[in-house]
Amino acid sequence: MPRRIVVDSSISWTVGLKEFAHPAIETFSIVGQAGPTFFLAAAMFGFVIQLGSIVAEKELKLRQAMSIMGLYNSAYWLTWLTWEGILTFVSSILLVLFGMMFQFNFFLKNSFAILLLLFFLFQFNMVGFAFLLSTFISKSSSATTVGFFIYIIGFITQLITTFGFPYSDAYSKNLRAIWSLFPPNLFAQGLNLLGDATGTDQDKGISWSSRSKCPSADSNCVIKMDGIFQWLTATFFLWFILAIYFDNALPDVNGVKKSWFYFLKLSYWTGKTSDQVEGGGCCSCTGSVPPLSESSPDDEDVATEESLVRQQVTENTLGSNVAVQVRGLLKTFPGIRNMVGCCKCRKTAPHHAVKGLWINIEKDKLFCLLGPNGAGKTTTINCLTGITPITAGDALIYGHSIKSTSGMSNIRSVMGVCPQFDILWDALSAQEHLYLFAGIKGMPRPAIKSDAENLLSQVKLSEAAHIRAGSYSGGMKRRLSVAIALIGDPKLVFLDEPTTGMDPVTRRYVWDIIEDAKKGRAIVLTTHSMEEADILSDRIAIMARGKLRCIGTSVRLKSRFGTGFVVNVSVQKEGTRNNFLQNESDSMQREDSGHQSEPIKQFFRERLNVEPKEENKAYITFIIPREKEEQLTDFFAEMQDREEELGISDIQLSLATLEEIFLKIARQAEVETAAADGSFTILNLPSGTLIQVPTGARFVVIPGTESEENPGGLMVEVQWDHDDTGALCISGHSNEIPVPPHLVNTERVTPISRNRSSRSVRRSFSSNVAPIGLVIEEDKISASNRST
Ligand SMILES: Nc1ncnc2c1ncn2[C@@H]1O[C@H](COP(=O)(O)OP(=O)(O)OP(=O)(O)O)[C@@H](O)[C@H]1O
Repeated sequence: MPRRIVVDSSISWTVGLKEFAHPAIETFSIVGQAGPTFFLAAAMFGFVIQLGSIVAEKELKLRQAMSIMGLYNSAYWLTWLTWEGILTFVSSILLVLFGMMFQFNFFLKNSFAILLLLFFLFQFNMVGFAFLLSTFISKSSSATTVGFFIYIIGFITQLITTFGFPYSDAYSKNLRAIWSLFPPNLFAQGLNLLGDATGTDQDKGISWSSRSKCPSADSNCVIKMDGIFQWLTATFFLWFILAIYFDNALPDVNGVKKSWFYFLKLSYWTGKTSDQVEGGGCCSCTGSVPPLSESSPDDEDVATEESLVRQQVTENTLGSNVAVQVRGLLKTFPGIRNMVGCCKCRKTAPHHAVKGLWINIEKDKLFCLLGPNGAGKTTTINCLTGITPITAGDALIYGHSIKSTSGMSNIRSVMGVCPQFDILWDALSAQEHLYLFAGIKGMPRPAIKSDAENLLSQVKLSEAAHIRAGSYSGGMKRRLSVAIALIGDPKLVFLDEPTTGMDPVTRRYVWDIIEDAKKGRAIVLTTHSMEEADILSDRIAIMARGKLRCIGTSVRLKSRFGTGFVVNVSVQKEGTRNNFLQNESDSMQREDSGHQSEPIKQFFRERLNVEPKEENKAYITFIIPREKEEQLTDFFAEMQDREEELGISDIQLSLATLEEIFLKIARQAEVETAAADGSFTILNLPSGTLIQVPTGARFVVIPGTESEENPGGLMVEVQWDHDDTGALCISGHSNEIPVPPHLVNTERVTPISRNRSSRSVRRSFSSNVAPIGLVIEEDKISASNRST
């Protein structure tokens, strides 16, 4: 029997023209017959959009943000399914009603239930297919390309299907089974059967009871309508189960995945331990991780903290005021074998990002984690928030272990996170974001509105509450992220560089919010602003190269690690001092300024042996070393008594800045690492001389500059800074100055490291580049020898 083609629009249009002579009816016919084709196009288009949306949610880490705030994976997939199910159902009903409204045989003669079920199951099958594909794609741009490719393939294969391939006895069962795995093919075959059943005036269409029969007595169909329904249902479940499996087994946006057989492990079902591991690159294998040897901390406060936590672990006790107990947290990113070219794998070295942290973080306090780029702060936060699996150790958050899946879900219900980069939906307003996350946290409806309004006014977003977040400035987005972290009254809040990109005024607003937020909760803050850390923190820990370098209050760190006390002395104006020369010109004062401050400098020199660090006509700054602390009481008493005589109008005493301490500790860590690695940096002197400086070394002797006049040769003080990757780089250097006479015969450090043999140093010396500068240890150089 000749097959009536209802799927391909161009052919069905021709058929329609033959059947209906009246022009108006012709138009209806065209629309009616082509309806299923348009439906297929619309369904495929919906598939492309849906695939793009799921992948975009993954790519932009929106899904991760929701799961950190407590969204279960099952709830995530079920939400998508419910939403897509409703859309699919409504569009299927509308299409069938539309066809019936225009009185087309295809829609009138075939059963309403059969038509609805076919359209619905096909679309729903495509939803499952999109879920499955989304697990393999990580970029939304790739998702769109893949989606359109499948769209085109779908059109071609459904066209082939309308010509009878492979649903006839001429083809094997296996071929039919494979062909039926692609949803548009089954849909096209369903349309064929329905079209066949309404081809002539005598045909009665397919009723619900005749769904398991061939459309007409003479047709020899190998698949019937109920077979198509069964296939579409079964393959939907297949796609959906595979989607959930690959969603767990393939690396997520952070490279984290479960093992391939995770579902066979009891722990997966009981939630006792988390089965997450770091995923591989494009080659399936990851490199092995060399064990990290335990080393005791160099700093006494870090050692005390560590032994306190260890003791609590041994005694299995947790202080009542402890919100987070980090127990030897270790994170190593394994080396990854990446594909080079078409078929070669190259392995990157494993990286120990966090090397055993032992810390207690207290309730009602703000704990600040500082460190240069790459120190391991974000990795620590990612481990504590469950984004990244830990390599060893553990952490208890309000008594729940981060290692267990069930523990993590308890933790998520009491945790708020402001990630380093804003994770927001461009299309949602600030209010909608807060409503969404409050809903995920399970807040009762009446409380959501008032809590959201309150937070929006605190972060000064009330006026922009209904504007789409996509049009916000960077600072507004950051404030919204802070508000999201605080919604639902979490007992633990992680703020990863929350004020980045904010202007000074807004930053102060946010500081006030953070300060108020301390009550009743623990806050963990990371920041690059030392001012922020100083103002907000109750306790500060500085990390570098994955290790804790110091811990304590701001004052404790300043007094332990600061170079000393900073004294700012304001110099009296000449006129004020002598009660005359009121109208003396500024220029005369300027000429005289050196003379005016001389008695003050003399006083500091005689009593404490310190020289000014900075000086101008209004004030002089001195740094008094910590070892002179005992003399300070008498010194300041005498200075106050002699204020008038010395010409002092004001004295300000402060400890060293946190920034100074931060730089010192970060530099020490870099120097340690550089010494261990034996790394050198080239210093280009103004004379054109190049020397190799051991990375991080401060005082370096220039080789070959010894002379009769300067028997010790010349030296430079090198200034170091951190580049964008956190590595040390030379930011400047002093003039070349003679090596102080008392150091001429002292020992200088030869920069040969554990990892670098003297032979290799000699080779680098002799072969091409510059000679290596010997290092003079810092404590051998007095303040007067320093250039800064
Ligand atoms: N997924 C990863 N794979 C391999 N190495 C990683 C990965 N994530 C981070 N690292 C490395 O771990 C180290 C610590 O990174 P982390 O992001 O924790 O530093 P940070 O202190 O937060 O720095 P920043 O201030 O720049 O945010 C870095 O050397 C980084 O390159």
